[in-house]
Amino acid sequence: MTPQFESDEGQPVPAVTADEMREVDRAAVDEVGLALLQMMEHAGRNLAEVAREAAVGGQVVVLAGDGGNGGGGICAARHLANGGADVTLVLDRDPSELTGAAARQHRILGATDATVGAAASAEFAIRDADVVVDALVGYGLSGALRGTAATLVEVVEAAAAPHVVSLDVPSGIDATTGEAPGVAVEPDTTLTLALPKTGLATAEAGDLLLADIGIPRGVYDSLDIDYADPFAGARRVWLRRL
Ligand SMILES: NC(=O)C1=CN([C@@H]2O[C@H](COP(=O)(O)OP(=O)(O)OC[C@H]3O[C@@H](n4cnc5c(N)ncnc54)[C@H](O)[C@@H]3O)[C@@H](O)[C@H]2O)[C@H](O)CC1
Ligand SMILES: [K+]
Repeated sequence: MTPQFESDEGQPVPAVTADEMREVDRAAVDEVGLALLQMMEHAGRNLAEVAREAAVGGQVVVLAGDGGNGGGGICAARHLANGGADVTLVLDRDPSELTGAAARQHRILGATDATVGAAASAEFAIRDADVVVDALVGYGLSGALRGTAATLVEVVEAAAAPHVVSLDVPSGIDATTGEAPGVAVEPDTTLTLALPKTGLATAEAGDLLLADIGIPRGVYDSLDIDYADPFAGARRVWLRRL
């Protein structure tokens, strides 16, 4: 595997396709015993910190889908609310349609002061936001963005003001190829998880941050991924495209 990125300390960081990242996630869970919610908590905490730094006390709108990407976004909304931030969650579907980890994150969020807004009336919240967190779809994208997720992305792209932070890959971008089969978010920053995705080398993904989600090196070793920890004890590092 050819490294396509390096950390700001100059350390090469290999990129993975969506299928390779799915394999990393599978091995982390099935072979090593990490729980999805553990990894998601690190993703959400990192994402909340990045959003909070960019918002400097202003309003944050979190857009979330129902997969692993959305679950990370909902988790970030909780950490933002816990820290006293003005945060609104907008789901791309009715909360009753959430399942698995995203449903669990949504249930926990109910114990915070976060506002939960309807997608149909999200336009004003998005226009007024200082920061929009894009956690609609990650490496699970299949074909052109459709439905409410596509509509929300169009609203974000039409809103000039907010700083946009995408989780893992900009929603609408194919994580492997970097191509957008339809509408896609063009974020200021992409916070990608564990390893950068190959598509981030060419996509309009803004500045790239890599977040540590606690995957031990044995997972990468078992998949023959040439991995050297780039974090050196930090939770996030900036990445440069090579
Ligand atoms: N180790 C890690 O990197 C971890 C990553 N996590 C995050 O999980 C996502 C991948 O999760 P997955 O559930 O497999 O897929 P997504 O959330 O990306 O997408 C599924 C979601 O999206 C909808 N969808 C798919 N295509 C379309 C489309 N064309 N139009 C509209 N909607 C679409 C689909 O219906 C599902 O609802 C990864 O990117 C990380 O962010 C984990 O949180 C932790 C471990
Ligand atoms: K995303």
